[in-house]
Amino acid sequence: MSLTDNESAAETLPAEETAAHADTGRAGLILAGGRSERFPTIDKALAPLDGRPLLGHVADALAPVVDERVINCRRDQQAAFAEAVGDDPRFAIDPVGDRGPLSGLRTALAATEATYAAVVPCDMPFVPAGFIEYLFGQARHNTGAIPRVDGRQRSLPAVVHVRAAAAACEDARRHDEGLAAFVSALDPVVVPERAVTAHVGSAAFANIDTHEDLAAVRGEGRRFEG
Ligand SMILES: Nc1nc2c(ncn2[C@@H]2O[C@H](COP(=O)(O)OP(=O)(O)OP(=O)(O)O)[C@@H](O)[C@H]2O)c(=O)[nH]1
Ligand SMILES: [Mg+2]
Repeated sequence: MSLTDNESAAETLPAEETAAHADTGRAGLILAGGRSERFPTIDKALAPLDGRPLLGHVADALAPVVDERVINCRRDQQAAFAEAVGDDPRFAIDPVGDRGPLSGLRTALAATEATYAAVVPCDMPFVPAGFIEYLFGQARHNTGAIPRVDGRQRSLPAVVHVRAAAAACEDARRHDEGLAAFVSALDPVVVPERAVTAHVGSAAFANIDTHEDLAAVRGEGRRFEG
């Protein structure tokens, strides 16, 4: 078959069959639809750390390394979150709230056209932009990348291929399972601990569940730049 024949054959095939999907950029998905039950009195996403709400720290870390940021939450959280972040993120609102983090992730994934997405929970304020960038690099040509920290593989933060992750969400949900099942269905690259610690200390992965957790990290600042 001549080159010309090839070209005309390609023209008649649907785009999906002729080429890999075009890269449509990077998203940053922030999971923030939980009830913060271990953090009484306020939504932990809004809890201040060094003068900025936790959610703001996560949004700031994502800003330099993604094309768009999407916050997943319930409708009743949206106005306060928009004000807290301040620079016009998009929202992916759970159609039904309180269905767990995997359900929130599914909502967030459906809200972006990006090829790859970083997924960070609102309560992980010290993950540096440089490390998220590194995870994007590790995820390239794979279904995603997650770090091994302190001897165990973490579900989050993650960088995921959006289409592969949406399919893995469906697999995990079909079996009524959570984030760990999602990760095993996705089968991402697990970045070895030695490679992770070459970029950041394990304190970068501190997550805030209680007022005590927050008190313990107050004043740490953003000293985990990677
Ligand atoms: N959309 C959505 N996100 C959730 C839900 N539950 C937890 N998350 C998010 O998943 C991440 C990890 O969850 P947790 O650390 O347990 O947060 P949480 O559920 O708000 O806190 P607790 O009530 O103390 O368990 C956080 O970013 C939460 O906002 C939910 O039912 N829906
Ligand atoms: Mg919870």
